[in-house]
Amino acid sequence: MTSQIHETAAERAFAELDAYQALEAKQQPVWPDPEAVAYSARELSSQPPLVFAGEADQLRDRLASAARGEAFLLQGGDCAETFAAATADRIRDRVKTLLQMAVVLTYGASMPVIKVGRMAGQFAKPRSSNEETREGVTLPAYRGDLVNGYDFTPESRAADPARLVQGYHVSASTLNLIRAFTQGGFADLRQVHAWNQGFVSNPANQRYESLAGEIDRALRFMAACGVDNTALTQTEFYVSHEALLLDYERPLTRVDSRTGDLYDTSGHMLWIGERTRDIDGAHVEFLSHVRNPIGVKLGPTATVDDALRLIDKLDPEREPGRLTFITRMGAGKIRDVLPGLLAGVRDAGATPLWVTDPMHGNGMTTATGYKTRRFDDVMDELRGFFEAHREVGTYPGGIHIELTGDDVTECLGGSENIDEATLATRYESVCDPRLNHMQSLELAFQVAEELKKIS
Ligand SMILES: O=C[C@H](O)[C@H](O)COP(=O)(O)O
Ligand SMILES: C=C(OP(=O)(O)O)C(=O)O
Ligand SMILES: [Mn+2]
Repeated sequence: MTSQIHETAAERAFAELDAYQALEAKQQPVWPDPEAVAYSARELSSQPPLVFAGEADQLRDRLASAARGEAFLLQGGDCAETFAAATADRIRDRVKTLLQMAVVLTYGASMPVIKVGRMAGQFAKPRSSNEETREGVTLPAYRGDLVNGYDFTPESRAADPARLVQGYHVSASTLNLIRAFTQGGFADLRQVHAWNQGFVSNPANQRYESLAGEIDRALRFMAACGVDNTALTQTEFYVSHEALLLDYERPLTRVDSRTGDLYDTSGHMLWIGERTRDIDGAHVEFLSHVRNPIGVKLGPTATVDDALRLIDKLDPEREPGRLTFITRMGAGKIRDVLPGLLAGVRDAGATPLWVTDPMHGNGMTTATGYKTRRFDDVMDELRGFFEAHREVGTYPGGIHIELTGDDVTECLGGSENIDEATLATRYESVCDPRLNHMQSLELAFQVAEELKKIS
């Protein structure tokens, strides 16, 4: 009898969720064989959740404190993860980079830093064009490893629904390693020096070393005073991705047995991209029905009205930590556009978490065809973000960055002074250019300076 009632409630919840199927879903692949998509969906539905509802709730609580100005969000990782790069070393180096950045920020701001990877599911990409042409040959654009392959051949570029299931398994093994690293002693703050090992020595590294030395001394001081440091042996680390591919997100959406609510168990936090945030579109409808913390990217054309309608749809209860706006305006526009948006939302009585993505508004393509960004533009947008919040009196609650722990040459500038000619030496991104390890640390030091001005 009880299970009968429960089943009905679950069915009702899924029926409400499935309202998205009648709406336009932008940026979806054209799958050649609908039967094969249905097969993958059944396969995904039968797999265990990747994350648990309680973890998503905990992240929502943490984000609520960031929205109140009591914590800071560090969200980062690849533009597009790939199955091939989901190796122990590459995952470890990205986690180490985020841990190092978090230490720099925590120490600078004297406040908790919430660590969220663009990891374990960041496999689907929206594209400006459905096709790519190279030397007269036109093929479908690469849409992320969850859809097709990066190699420029007809076979590789065909959308293959078996990739949905493969993506789940790669996410599971990535998340397993992240959990091992962050809970099994590797993220112990007493390892603060060890996280720097293995990276090429450079000025940002050296600056980090001296900060790590200060932290070490502080920890030894605390231990000598008899303070129990065991809380420092583990760290909370969450995973997030753009919830773009609804054929992946829907089968991983489950009923929380504690509450009967729906959670998208593919990641702790999911975000909606700039290209799919239409208020009447499928993505907004879908995510309005799951309880995870949700992000929405807002580009330079976003109006106060857009933001308020998104709040009403995605966060009608105005629950702290539920909604994060990730602004990506471009260095040249942020100072003009962001203050009005912040003020309009504040005046409507809403308090979302405001985060800056200083990457996506600053893209450019070199004459030789490399997608890149100038480190100086990224830093300029970051400063503009802090300025806008200072002007309006709202809280700049976090950063969202495309980065890698590898020593790649994808973004111009930084103190290594990567120039256009150097881009070719180690350009590995399959989508957007990422900050390398050193540029990521440099950025963290500069954000810490901005945060010091607030605290
Ligand atoms: O990551 C973001 C988008 O997928 C990317 O910026 C789109 O790039 P494109 O203009 O090369 O398609
Ligand atoms: C596609 C992305 O960003 P946006 O939606 O802001 O363009 C991204 O974060 O990789
Ligand atoms: Mn990107």
